[in-house]
Amino acid sequence: MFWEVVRYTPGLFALDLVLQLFRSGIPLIPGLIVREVLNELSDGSSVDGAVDTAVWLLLAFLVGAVLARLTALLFCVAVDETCEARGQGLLVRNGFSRILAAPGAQRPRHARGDLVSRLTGDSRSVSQVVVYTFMVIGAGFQAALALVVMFSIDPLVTLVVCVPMAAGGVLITIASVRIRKYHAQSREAAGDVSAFLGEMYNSVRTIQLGNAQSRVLGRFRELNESRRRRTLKSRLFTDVFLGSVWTNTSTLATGVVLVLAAQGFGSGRFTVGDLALFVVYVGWTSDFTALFSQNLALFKQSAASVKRLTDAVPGPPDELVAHRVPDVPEPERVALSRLSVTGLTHRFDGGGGVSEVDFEVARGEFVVITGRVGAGKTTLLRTVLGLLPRQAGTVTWNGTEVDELVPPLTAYTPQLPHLTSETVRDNILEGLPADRRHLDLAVHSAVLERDLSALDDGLDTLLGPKGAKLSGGQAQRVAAARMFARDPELLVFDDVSSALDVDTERQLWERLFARAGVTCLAVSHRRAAFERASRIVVLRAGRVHAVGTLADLLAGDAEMRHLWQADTRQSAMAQE
Ligand SMILES: Nc1ncnc2c1ncn2[C@@H]1O[C@H](COP(=O)(O)OP(=O)(O)OP(=O)(O)O)[C@@H](O)[C@H]1O
Repeated sequence: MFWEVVRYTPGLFALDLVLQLFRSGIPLIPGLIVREVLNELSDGSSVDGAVDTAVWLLLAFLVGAVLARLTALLFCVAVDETCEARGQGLLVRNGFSRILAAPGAQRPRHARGDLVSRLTGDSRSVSQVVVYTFMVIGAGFQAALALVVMFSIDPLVTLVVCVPMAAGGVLITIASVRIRKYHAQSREAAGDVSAFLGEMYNSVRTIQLGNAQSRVLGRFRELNESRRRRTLKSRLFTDVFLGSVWTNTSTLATGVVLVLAAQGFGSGRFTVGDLALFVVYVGWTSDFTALFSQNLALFKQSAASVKRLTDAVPGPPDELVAHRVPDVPEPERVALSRLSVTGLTHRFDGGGGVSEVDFEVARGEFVVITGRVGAGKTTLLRTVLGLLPRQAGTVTWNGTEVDELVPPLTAYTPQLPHLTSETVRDNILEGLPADRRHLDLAVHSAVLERDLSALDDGLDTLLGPKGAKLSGGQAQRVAAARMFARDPELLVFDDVSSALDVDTERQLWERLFARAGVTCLAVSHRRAAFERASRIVVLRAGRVHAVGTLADLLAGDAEMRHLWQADTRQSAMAQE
């Protein structure tokens, strides 16, 4: 993953590397100058004028080096941030496209808020460690140069400098299980908070109606407190405890080195310049040690983040860092002659669902699925469409087995359609390039024109969160217009008339069947639909109880008569 993130923007990372090396290499020069000048001063051979020139030269070099380093630092920050954002963007884009490309039956395994937290926070953790590694390479280059120079002066003392570096590595390796565990717990707690936030925003009305504001906020505080504690624990362990251990180890080593160097100075092995150079260079090696150890810890943390990402995103892990996102192929339009459902089964854990269902829909037919509450109508439609896994049975389109039914083969209006906060037009088209005539036709078929003229901006009216500006019936018809705009081979409705008055429903079916060659599969318990049906499939306890025309079923099936009379009573009550 690390290398794929680098290879995604190789030019930027190469620039980053050059800048890091440049930034790290520059400060070595003043160290060497200081050493030379001090050595010259201490051997007493220089005359006054020479000293002045040397000091001024030294100052000029120092200022130049500082300015050059500052400039390099500014560029480093800009390039680092860009690299990090590009790396994170790659993971977010791939993660999201994998979620979108997964079959409808594979719902995301995590709550939406948690998914957002994983896609943003955890992918940032991963891209951060890549960028941080480049900083460590820069610091390592600086430390290596410093070590070479110091080694040429005093090999033994230089070896002592390496001790904290090794100690840091050992320490992080020993603590790695805990680093990963605490980081995973802290990210999990952040995910819980985001997931709960998402639920809260989705359920504002329910919370208000239940007068549950204070209880919900209490739970939110609890989750936030848990996040605070877990994040603090992770930070305390990694940044504070381990950080202070390795910083103090390297500071201690610095002290030891300086004492040894000072002894060397006393015995004449070290010059004043050597001592000054050691003071400066040892600081850099200990900076590198701290960075190196921190980066090791970040690596361990990012392993936990990678796991959280791969758990949440379907498909093989390496696709998370794929450079090209494969296009989701749109199914070819194949004119429907016959849809056949054979032995279809989907059982929920609780026992509900449908079993061994057989039925057919031929081109131009209107097949209605009906049954009592909980008979399995919605489950059947969703399993036919491939939105629920098929545990047994097949669905064939003109004899060819299909896993999923989506536009342009089918379009589906669920019982509770999902609308977004965008305009009516955007909700209908959802990015589809459609001309005005096409859109007007969809609006007309969905009996929406009167509702639209009552809205302030007609098709351009913003609907608010989840289409809040619309009534249940209007929302169902906007979703139906979305379906018509796709002009599919087979229209699938789940109880679309449940929130419609009798007249609007009658108009909807009239307009629909005025169009030539319409094929429709609908869940309904309404007379208006029964009367138009080519065939009715009656479900009972998840199984096909009877199939036939309305006349046949009313004559020979008690269950159908019960459903017919139930709707007669409901319609009479609604009219009263
Ligand atoms: N996600 C689920 N998990 C577990 N059981 C479920 C789930 N969805 C539905 N069921 C159960 O499966 C059975 C069929 O439900 P389904 O929604 O398909 O019925 P329906 O005929 O469409 O009902 P309605 O007329 O109320 O829409 C019911 O017993 C229901 O409780």
